[in-house]
Amino acid sequence: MPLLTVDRLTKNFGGLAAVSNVSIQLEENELVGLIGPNGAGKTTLFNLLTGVYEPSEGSVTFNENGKETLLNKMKPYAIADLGISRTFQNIRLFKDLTVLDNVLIGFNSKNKQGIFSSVLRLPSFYRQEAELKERSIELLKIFDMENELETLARNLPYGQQRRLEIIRALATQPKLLFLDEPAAGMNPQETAELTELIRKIHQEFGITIVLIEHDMSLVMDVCERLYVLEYGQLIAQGTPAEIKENKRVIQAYLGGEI
Ligand SMILES: Nc1ncnc2c1ncn2[C@@H]1O[C@H](COP(=O)(O)OP(=O)(O)OP(=O)(O)O)[C@@H](O)[C@H]1O
Repeated sequence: MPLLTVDRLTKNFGGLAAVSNVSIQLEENELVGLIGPNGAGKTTLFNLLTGVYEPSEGSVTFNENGKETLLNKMKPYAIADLGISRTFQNIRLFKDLTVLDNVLIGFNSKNKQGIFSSVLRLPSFYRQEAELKERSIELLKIFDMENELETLARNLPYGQQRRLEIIRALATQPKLLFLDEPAAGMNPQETAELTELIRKIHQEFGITIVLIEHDMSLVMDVCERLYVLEYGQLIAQGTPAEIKENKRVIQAYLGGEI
């Protein structure tokens, strides 16, 4: 059974079907792209899969080791607890906290202390704090940010802020990671670094990644499989090579090259 099964999912906003009858499946350890023209419904689909919106129709089922969970009416924090993490189109870091603290927050969200050990500051509280700090530093090292531990997030260059957001999402130890336009606003050098970052996460962490991205060279370069939305509907799916040749997709992009 796939890790995530989306079955005939629909989201209506008044008379507009922002997502209409969409069915997709995500397997373990896949790197999948979700593309489509502006307003096609990509972010709405992410919002449906992460509990920001409740579907109007259809279902979303998460399968972990044979245990199926229907996500339809679950709140974002409960979905995150299951191991589904995301980043947003606009950067959402704790900008006045350090790089290290931003990542620690990710780890803390997954390793919640009991209220007693936290409030009473029991030895177990300090032990876990020290351990999570070490793990945060290890994670930052993997992504070459160990020299920025005490830098305030707001003082990082734009590309590094985006990188930190993804690292923080990884610190929640997801099985499924949604990245919403991670290359938005990046220069070519930053985009190249991001491409390597995504590849590295895919290779080393064994998680499923879904990427919304307008930068076609990035998508075609890293994704194994693509889904294409237009006006809320799924119009194509396939490998990057197949999608490049797909007439319906080329038409959706106004006859332009993709
Ligand atoms: N909360 C909302 N209320 C009403 N309409 C919405 C809402 N969110 C999105 N829409 C509409 O749904 C459609 C799909 O929007 P969405 O942001 O999902 O597209 P997108 O593919 O992510 O676009 P982009 O690539 O420009 O980010 C658009 O017509 C948008 O105006």
